Amino acid sequence: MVGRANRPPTLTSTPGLPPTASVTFSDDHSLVSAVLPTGESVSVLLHGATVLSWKDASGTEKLWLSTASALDGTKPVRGGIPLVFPFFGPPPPGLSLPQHGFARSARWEFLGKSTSESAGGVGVVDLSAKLDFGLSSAGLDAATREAWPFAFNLIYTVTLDRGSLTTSLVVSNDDEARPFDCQVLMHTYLRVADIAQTEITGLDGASYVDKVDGAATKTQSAAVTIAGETDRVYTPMASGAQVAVVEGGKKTFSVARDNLANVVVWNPWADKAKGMADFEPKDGYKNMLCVEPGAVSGWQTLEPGDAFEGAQTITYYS
Ligand SMILES: O=P(O)(O)OC[C@H]1O[C@@H](O)[C@H](O)[C@@H](O)[C@@H]1O
Repeated sequence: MVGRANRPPTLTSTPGLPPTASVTFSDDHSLVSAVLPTGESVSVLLHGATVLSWKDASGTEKLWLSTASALDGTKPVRGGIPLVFPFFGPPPPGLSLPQHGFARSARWEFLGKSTSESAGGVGVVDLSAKLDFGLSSAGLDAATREAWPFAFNLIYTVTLDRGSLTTSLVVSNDDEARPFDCQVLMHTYLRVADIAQTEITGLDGASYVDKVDGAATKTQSAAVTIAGETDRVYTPMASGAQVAVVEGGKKTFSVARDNLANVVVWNPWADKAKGMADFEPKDGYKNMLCVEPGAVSGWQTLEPGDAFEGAQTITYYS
């Protein structure tokens, strides 16, 4: 069973905002959404606990989502923020499970919502919305449980603040006797205006594995630009600058990581996009950039009773 996280009581009015200002939540048993009084919104599909949409106060979408993506759980979502667990990439030898594991296609449970307030500036109080989702071994289908027979519990929290989105995953080993190894990753598809004018800063000096060059290990110098199929697993230096997306010379996103040592940078480019049935429009690769915080270059070994927590906060600048 998944547990309910402790959370502050839901507030319906906040000093600094009109007495009627409150977060609007909706849940149709497939999609859970929250809208802040200031207009920012987030929507999460229970299939995969996939964040499908994140909009700013003016209604501008911050995430890329394929128009051909399956949203009924038959395939992982192509866009938004799919969650990768318990492994990244193809399954380890002997494991009969799909690429990137089962978390992004399993149906999660919506555990609850809450509202909290934070100081937004002198005399201003902002509201933020928190959505909690859970998935445990008991929630998997029989074939998946057989393929990965560990008692685990995942709690995924999506927090919408004015100007930022935080996604946080806690993995616990609820098995009484056996440890398990796992990897986690948040496969964020950021929406960009023009990939040719986009670069990623904050990775200068970081080593990376270049998956489109025979998994060669390289060192990044200067900003990352994308001019063809790109698939890299970066290990940013602990002392490095924060990872940011810069479009036309202007910072549009920053991506802060908590306890996630890697950043995968992926863009399929034209040919690979053509080969993916669920990737539409075919030239959509020009408007997306995956910047994926994760813990994937090694394995997290969780002993019975142990937990691992990792999070990302994406901030946008307009
Ligand atoms: O097609 P999928 O399974 O969603 O994966 C998309 C991409 O996800 C990235 O994270 C991987 O590094 C790529 O190798 C992979 O192609």
